[in-house]
Amino acid sequence: MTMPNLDIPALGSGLDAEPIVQRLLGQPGVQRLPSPKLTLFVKRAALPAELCATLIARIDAVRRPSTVSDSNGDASYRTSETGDLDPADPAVIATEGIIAALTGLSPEHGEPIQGQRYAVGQEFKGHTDYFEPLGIDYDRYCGRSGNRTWTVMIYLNTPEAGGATRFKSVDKTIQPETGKLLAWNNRRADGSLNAATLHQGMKVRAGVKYVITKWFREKPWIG
Ligand SMILES: O=C(O)CCC(=O)C(=O)O
Ligand SMILES: [Fe+2]
Repeated sequence: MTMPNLDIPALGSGLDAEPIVQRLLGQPGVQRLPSPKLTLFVKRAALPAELCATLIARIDAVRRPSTVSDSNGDASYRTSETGDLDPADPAVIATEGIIAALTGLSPEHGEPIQGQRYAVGQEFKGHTDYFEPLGIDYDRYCGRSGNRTWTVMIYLNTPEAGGATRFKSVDKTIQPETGKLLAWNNRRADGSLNAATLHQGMKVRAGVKYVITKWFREKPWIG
């Protein structure tokens, strides 16, 4: 297993995006989506395959049907299964270290890593990762730690078919692949919520799909 860089920079919540962008651009193999509307980075093989396999086993041990906050009443909106990972697990600690070293996002601003498993036909329909300020549950979800800033997502396996992540507003579809990391800013340069981050986890057509997601907040995370 690749050891995380222990010299981890802490560059803040990501609300000030520039240090995060510069950190990502300085890492080998990081590619930036060429779009003025969406700040998104991709790095292939960011997690070693062995660590991905360990995380899959951890997700399988705890998974349950996913829920969606700000529910729109459509029960098929997010049909995957979710598993919260144990922050004390050495595999989770190693993953946290890799995310922190790549992005510079300060760990104390991060929610605990969440795992998702999608079987054939399961999906996560179009959504943004930030919470709508006018949403009925805004205070419940954002009252303590503020809204989300950056999303870091890593595919843990390569499904046989389907399961891409599509960003419709910028016409970009990313194919899942073991260890591939996506990081995007949910805000515009001025800090406002960026609707162009609208994305969906497309239906898996064959095989299964596993991902982990880590969301960062304006203020330190208080669960
Ligand atoms: O599974 C995917 O491709 C997207 C997952 C996602 O958008 C999320 O968990 O917020
Ligand atoms: Fe999402």
